[in-house]
Amino acid sequence: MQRSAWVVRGAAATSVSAAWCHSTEDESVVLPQRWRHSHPTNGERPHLLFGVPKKGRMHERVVGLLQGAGIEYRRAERVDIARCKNLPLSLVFLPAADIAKYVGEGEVDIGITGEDILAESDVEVDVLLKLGIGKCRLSVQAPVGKFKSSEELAGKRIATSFPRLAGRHFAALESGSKEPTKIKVISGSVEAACGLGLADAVVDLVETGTTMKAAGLEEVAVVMHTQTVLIANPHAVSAELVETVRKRIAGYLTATTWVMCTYNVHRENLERCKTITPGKKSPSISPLERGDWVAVSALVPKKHAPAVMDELEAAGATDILLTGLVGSRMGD
Ligand SMILES: Nc1ncnc2c1ncn2[C@@H]1O[C@H](COP(=O)(O)OP(=O)(O)OP(=O)(O)O)[C@@H](O)[C@H]1O
Ligand SMILES: O=P(O)(O)OC[C@H]1O[C@H](OP(=O)(O)OP(=O)(O)O)[C@H](O)[C@@H]1O
Repeated sequence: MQRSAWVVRGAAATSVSAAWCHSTEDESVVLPQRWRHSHPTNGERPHLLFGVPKKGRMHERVVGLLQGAGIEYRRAERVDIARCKNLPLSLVFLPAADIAKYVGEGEVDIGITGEDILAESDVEVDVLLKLGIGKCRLSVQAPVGKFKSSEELAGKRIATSFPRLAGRHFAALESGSKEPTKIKVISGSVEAACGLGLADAVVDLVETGTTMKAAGLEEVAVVMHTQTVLIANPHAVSAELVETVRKRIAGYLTATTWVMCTYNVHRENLERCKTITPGKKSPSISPLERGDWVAVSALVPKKHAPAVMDELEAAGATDILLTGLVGSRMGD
């Protein structure tokens, strides 16, 4: 795979492999160039490069996810690459906004980033898993009471960190007679642009809406909903290793978002209870040595578990138990 030199959002990102080769002698630091050019066919083991957000809101949650998935590493202070202790891979700590590009261009094999960033980067990658974190939406926001729709804003001045997505959104709304929409690229505090007179509206992320409201803005339209995803380059050095990582993370997500629910129920109430606990695929049912009674076990989403217990009880189930899952591989 050829290495390229390109500039990433203003940061000097010369050839990644070359830059890493000048990093410290610490034993936790892999020299990627050596690993990079190794390939299963030349007798060396493949070594995966895994891009993870180096700071910001994504970083902490992703570190927790990696720990839960049993991806162990030790990161030396101020070093942006750490070799995994128990898998042939190295974590590369990169700005969240650049990870899609690195994966798309094959500088790293897999990565964790937002769907918003992926869409903005316009790269070809495989989306392996939705991680259920970092959920928010990319929205058109304008000063309260000024504009009712994106159509009214087409042709006006828009500030955003997502020029490609914003440009596409408004281009689709520009009629022949209107001027093209003027997209101004801003890297942070985008919501201040209207107050400063730089823009008529902004396209920015909204989670709770607190920032938007504090800036005197309101949501005019949603460009896209987004969450954090695990992505891979279609030509990653080892499809098998990519699958190992995917399975580990999927297992951790299952273990943290689902609980096992078991209960006993008379056969006459079974159908109703099965609709309450359909499981991930289907519930397991085994006969009890007690007339027409059966024991049922099914996975239920953790956040719905208390309501499920109430409903099961009302439907005639007894001995209802919830069990947390420590680790799991459930054919996700
Ligand atoms: N409330 C939110 N605001 C912005 N991004 C969010 C929010 N919630 C989740 N995200 C996701 O996190 C991504 C940004 O990640 P993060 O904040 O870690 O990166 P960053 O912007 O480079 O960090 P920093 O906070 O240092 O600017 C977004 O692209 C989006 O996918
Ligand atoms: O709806 P909310 O919960 O208020 O979250 C949305 C805000 O969070 C992000 O900004 P961030 O904190 O990353 O700072 P930034 O403006 O420098 O990007 C985003 O750009 C919004 O401004």
